[in-house]
Amino acid sequence: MNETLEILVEVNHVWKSYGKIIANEDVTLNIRKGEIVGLLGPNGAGKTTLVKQIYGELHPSQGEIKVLGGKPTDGKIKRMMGVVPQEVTPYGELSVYDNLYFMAKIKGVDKPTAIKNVEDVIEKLNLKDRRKTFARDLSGGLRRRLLIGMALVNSPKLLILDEPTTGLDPEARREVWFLLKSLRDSGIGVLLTTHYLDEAERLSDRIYFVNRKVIAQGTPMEIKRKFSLYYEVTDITSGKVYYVKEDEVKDFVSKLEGKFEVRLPSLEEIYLKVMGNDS
Ligand SMILES: Nc1ncnc2c1ncn2[C@@H]1O[C@H](COP(=O)(O)OP(=O)(O)OP(=O)(O)O)[C@@H](O)[C@H]1O
Repeated sequence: MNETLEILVEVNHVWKSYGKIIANEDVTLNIRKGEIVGLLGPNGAGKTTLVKQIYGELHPSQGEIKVLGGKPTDGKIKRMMGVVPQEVTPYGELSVYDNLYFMAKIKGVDKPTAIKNVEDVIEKLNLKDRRKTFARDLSGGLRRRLLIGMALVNSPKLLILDEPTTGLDPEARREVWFLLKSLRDSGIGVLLTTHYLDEAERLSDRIYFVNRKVIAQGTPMEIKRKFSLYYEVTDITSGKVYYVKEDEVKDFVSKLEGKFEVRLPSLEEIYLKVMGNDS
């Protein structure tokens, strides 16, 4: 089997309700090794509910979830995952090193491996200068970086992050993107939820738009192509903007004199259109 196609997570026709509230409706999705998958949707769309089922904190009401070939609630499977839930913080009264080390112990990593993994994480996440700093004294960006580090101390095959960049400044957000891409390139599968369309577009290899159910899925480009009726053609000389069907673009621009620019609508424009149609 081609390694790049190895499936880490299979969500099959999953429904999840809280009493009368249906949070997930017949959701099917997958995550492969070495890819970043973005879950996008408005507040209350069921993203957190879905990821909690994938990391074994909640059970589906119906349907099946397989993670790394087993049940996400199985301790052995959990130890192969790294999770950064929404709204968690490291232990403020512990140093960066101790937060990492104790998390490794909580995850059942043996002492020599824990010591080695913590050093690897400190190196990879560039936390060397901060190893003795109390977590409460870190900036928001570094605290988030530490949380990602804490999710990595058991060398997971799958990393799940619920809104990893919410509340961070643009520079810290970019640092997180860079880190997640390098983790992806090292072969880890990454699942993240986000509200940021630009983040999803730049970071994700594949995207699922969800609003209770899956509304659209694919690579950012596939989604754009599928839902774009028109390309935006800007005649730079005159400043005029035209909306042209895909199969007519070539003909159209051949008639323009001077410089022009052709672009698909942004993912944000598509998202608003697709989600707008759904509500
Ligand atoms: N423990 C719970 N008990 C009852 N209802 C819940 C519970 N958790 C979530 N819900 C409801 O389920 C729906 C989905 O919530 P969920 O938190 O999964 O959405 P979300 O997409 O993660 O939202 P956000 O982007 O705001 O974090 C919402 O209507 C929410 O109010």
